[in-house]
Amino acid sequence: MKNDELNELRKHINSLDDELAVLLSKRLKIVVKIAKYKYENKLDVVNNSREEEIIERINLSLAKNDNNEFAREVELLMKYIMNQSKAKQSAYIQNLINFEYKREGDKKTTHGCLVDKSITVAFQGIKGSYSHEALDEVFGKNVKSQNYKSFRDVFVSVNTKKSSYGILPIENSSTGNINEVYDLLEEFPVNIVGEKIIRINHCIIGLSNSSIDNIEELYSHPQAFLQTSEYLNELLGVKKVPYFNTAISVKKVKDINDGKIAAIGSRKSARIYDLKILKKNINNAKNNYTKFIIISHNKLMANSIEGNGRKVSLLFTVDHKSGSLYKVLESFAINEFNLLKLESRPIVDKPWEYMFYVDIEGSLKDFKLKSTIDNIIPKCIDFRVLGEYNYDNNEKDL
Ligand SMILES: O=C(O)C(=O)C[C@]1(C(=O)O)C=C[C@@H](O)C=C1
Repeated sequence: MKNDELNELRKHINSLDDELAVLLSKRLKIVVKIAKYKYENKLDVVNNSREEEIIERINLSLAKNDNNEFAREVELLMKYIMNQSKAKQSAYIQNLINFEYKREGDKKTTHGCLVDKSITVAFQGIKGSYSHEALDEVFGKNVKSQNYKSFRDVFVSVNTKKSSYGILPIENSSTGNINEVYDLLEEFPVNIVGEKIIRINHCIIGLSNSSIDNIEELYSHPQAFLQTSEYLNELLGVKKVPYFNTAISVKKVKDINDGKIAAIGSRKSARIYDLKILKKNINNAKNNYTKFIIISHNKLMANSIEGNGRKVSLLFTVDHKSGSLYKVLESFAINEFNLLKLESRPIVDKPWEYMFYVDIEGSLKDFKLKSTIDNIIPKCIDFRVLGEYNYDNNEKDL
């Protein structure tokens, strides 16, 4: 092809693009008018049957004119155009909502009775554990706390309404997820109502007459051994004894009362059991944090727990075929939602199939997020909102 010919073709494309740009702008102008109507009549932004009708109509029209060589491409472009329409409509409606909120004045959520002696909060472990530390930070001293042996027992206590809240570790910044808690979230119909991040400073804790050089046995939770492995590698000849959790390990040292035995735990647990810190801050990572979730059987409890911003946690499964996860994530991308986390967990009894946990920054009061989710639900086999709550961040600590 000669250069002249190429220039000619490009000129033609330019003039078609000019027409398209004008037509697309005209189309969007109508889309905004429809958004106003939808807002006033409380209709959803997404109208799947109308979208199907549009695609079918265009395919028919192309076929009628014997022009379906590019039917597939045109269909994809139409879908993209409609996605942009929906994003525009959501943004437009969100603006109207924000404007109304401003006019009504700052609407404050009614706080639940977070510090009340009648409230019981369930946690795993014993006093002095990191879960108990997180509980103290969120609820203070004015609630009843109830300890349980296992994470499952905490879920059962909340699900049977024995406890109003439960607090559980879900992720550590250096060793990753606590998978058991993810799986229990799927099993029990409870809500996530808040989160708390706790800085983990592991210490070696022993009797007051002991020293780090005398230690022969070290008790702790396997996670704590993992998080301090670099320091422990230097403690040659010290036997590691995996135990229920860090605080129970510290209590064990107190009970055994032998200067050769120590535990890895928090400063707070050393204080509670009146023991000595033989070596402090032995984490591999300087910034070592654990994120705890707070669960409840009551969604409204989510208004009582403070945080730095709003987030929504979702759990879903999709068809086991090409593109099905992509289609869900695409909706978040098109509508410019920030994915804070994406996790997969195996589905029991379906080898190599997974369910997905997603955390999205935003609130379901945001029309755009609500309609994005409404749009996603039909693309999933199962779909559950695990909770909407204030998220914590550890920026203040860094
Ligand atoms: O017809 C509507 O309800 C529209 O809002 C327009 C439109 C489109 O772009 O054509 C946009 C979103 C709907 O899901 C369906 C169609």
